[in-house]
Amino acid sequence: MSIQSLEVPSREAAHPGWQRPMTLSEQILSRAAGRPVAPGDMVVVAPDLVMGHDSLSPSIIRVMRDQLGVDRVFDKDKIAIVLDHVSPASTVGTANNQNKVRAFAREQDIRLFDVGRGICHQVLVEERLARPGMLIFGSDSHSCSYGAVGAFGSGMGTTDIALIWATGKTWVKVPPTLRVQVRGRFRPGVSAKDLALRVCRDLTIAGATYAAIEYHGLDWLPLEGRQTLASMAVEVGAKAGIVPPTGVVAEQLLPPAWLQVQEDAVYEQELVIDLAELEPQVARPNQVDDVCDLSEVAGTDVSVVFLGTCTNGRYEDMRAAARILSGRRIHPNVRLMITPASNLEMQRAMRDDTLSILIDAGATLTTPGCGMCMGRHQGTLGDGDVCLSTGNRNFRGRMGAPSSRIYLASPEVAAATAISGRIAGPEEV
Ligand SMILES: CC(C)[C@H](C(=O)O)[C@@H](O)C(=O)O
Ligand code: SF4
Repeated sequence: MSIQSLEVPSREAAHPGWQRPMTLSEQILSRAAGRPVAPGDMVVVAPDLVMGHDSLSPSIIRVMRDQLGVDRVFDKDKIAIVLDHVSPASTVGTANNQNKVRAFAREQDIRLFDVGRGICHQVLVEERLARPGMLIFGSDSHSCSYGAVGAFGSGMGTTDIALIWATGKTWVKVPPTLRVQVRGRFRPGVSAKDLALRVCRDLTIAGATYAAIEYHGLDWLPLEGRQTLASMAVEVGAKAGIVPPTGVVAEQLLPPAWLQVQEDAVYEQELVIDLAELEPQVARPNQVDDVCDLSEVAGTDVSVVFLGTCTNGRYEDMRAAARILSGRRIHPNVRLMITPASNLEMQRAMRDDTLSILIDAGATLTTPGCGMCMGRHQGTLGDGDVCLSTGNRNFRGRMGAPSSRIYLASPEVAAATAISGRIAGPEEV
């Protein structure tokens, strides 16, 4: 594997004489298209990285081979495959499919992250495969997560990803950009998930359809919080959700010099959120934008609390929960399931007392990966279960039985809820 081969060329090299102020996504798409682009343009682009996971890779391979008649991928170094969605496999069918994907990756010499490594969106960031300025497509709707590092990340279905694996190219309609301007800082007990849910509440599920969101005023927010925020851009219909790779993450992410926030760039819409007024937010079943202040649903009985996912399964999320659960026990009517977003995040939580606090409190720890987020293994919900999840989707039946119900909230609210057996905020336990 060669990280160098994924190096982003300079803006000048890509576009001599490029003058017009652009939003971050316009800059990234211009580079990938090889010419300056504007919203509404239909352009052919060459992505820097293409991700496939266990759920869709078997069919991507089939389409590439059987329908497109292509035997080798365009560039093995620009592809990454992660087995994370139902991993370890829970059925013979899943196991066989994963074996086919393993064999394909070996044959094509594609890097593959196997069982237990973690969720695709977390792994690509940790491996520094996803980097600022890149254009990244993945076989997963939450590929917008790569916006956390200042990349344009977007999800695509089987056929589109197969086409990229075969040719190295795809087309995209350049989205307009919607600016989310954040002011102030979080109050105690409030975190990035509350901001992400507030964005869903204000914009609604279709409010940013086919737009790129840019989040400003967050130079102080560490990478983990940016991942939480960017991962939920798709829940308001956005094509991408980008946090400028500036401020506290700049040294960590080393953005290319050509990627700059340009003050005169044109934004289609602006949403302003004042963190000083933001309370813990909760999404009610069964829509991600049915969001209310915690006080409106406090006291609702739950049977399961799930701490995990690409939105909130990292060390900082486990740490936030451990701070509240330290020396406490979960409610006897509650199962607290914890699925770290990756094995590295799990190890961070092992190095201090985070994991032992959570397990002492009564949590069940599962293999790093997607876990029960999609209801396919490791804690599938049964009829009548009510789950408070730190995930990003609460559609009917997503985590199991159609009659189960899912509330979405922050790790802080998840920990307090696990203690009280009812939806609660950290100050109530
Ligand atoms: C299985 C996969 C295609 C799906 C997605 O696209 O997002 C999943 O990750 C999800 O979160 O619903
Ligand atoms: S953790 Fe959940 S939301 Fe994230 S990629 Fe996996 S299934 Fe999708």
